[in-house]
Amino acid sequence: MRIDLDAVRVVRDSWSVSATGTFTEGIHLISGDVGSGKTTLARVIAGLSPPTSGAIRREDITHPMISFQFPEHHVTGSTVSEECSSWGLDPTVILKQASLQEKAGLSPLRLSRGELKRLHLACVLSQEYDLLVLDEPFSSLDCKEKARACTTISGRARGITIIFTHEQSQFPRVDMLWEIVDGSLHCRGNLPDALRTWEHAPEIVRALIRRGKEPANLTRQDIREAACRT
Ligand SMILES: Nc1ncnc2c1ncn2[C@@H]1O[C@H](COP(=O)(O)OP(=O)(O)OP(=O)(O)O)[C@@H](O)[C@H]1O
Repeated sequence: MRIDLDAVRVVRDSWSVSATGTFTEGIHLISGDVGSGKTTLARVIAGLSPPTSGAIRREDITHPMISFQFPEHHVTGSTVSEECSSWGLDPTVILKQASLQEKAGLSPLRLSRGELKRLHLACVLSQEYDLLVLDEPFSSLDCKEKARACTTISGRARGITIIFTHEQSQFPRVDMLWEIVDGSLHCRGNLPDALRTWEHAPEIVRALIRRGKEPANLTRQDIREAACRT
């Protein structure tokens, strides 16, 4: 399984984003500022939008999925329960997982944005995909739910998972770090080495590196272990 981006470029008026690189199996984190082109690239990689120029090659990707930043863009069921079924899932299991048992009969659009995101993530993360593109999976979630989503994503054993985010507080285990800087996608490499050149590194990561306590990875446990290292 792999995806090759060969001089991919999306141009809109005076704005553009360019990307060259290869994504293989594992968890890829792509950070970038607001408006840097995360959603644009996410859609191109998932095959939803064509680039203005360049080529994308997908090898052994037969079962792709994109999770949009705004969970309402996924809604097809008229009730929360039907929404789970529309993903081919057992509503009882998903509603328990998302702590939404009491809301089974409501329209999904009557859930709060955070509740709907929780429901959406419970549906999308309970399935296997060759390629899973997650656009801002942590937006609208509170700390507890972000932690839960990170644990689930960290446990993904197969396939290519690509997370686009400007999140600064919580992360899953990451295999390969990328970032969009000045209109281009840059590969910073594998962790932990990539942390040293990561321009979007959260302050806690920068502070740990300055003190010579580089975390092994980005999970809360990795950060805690590095901080407590003597
Ligand atoms: N459909 C569109 N038509 C024209 N311009 C667009 C369209 N969608 C996005 N843009 C522009 O493209 C640029 C990149 O947008 P994009 O949504 O990819 O950024 P982003 O990094 O995902 O932002 P955010 O962090 O806010 O989600 C922005 O300047 C935006 O205004």
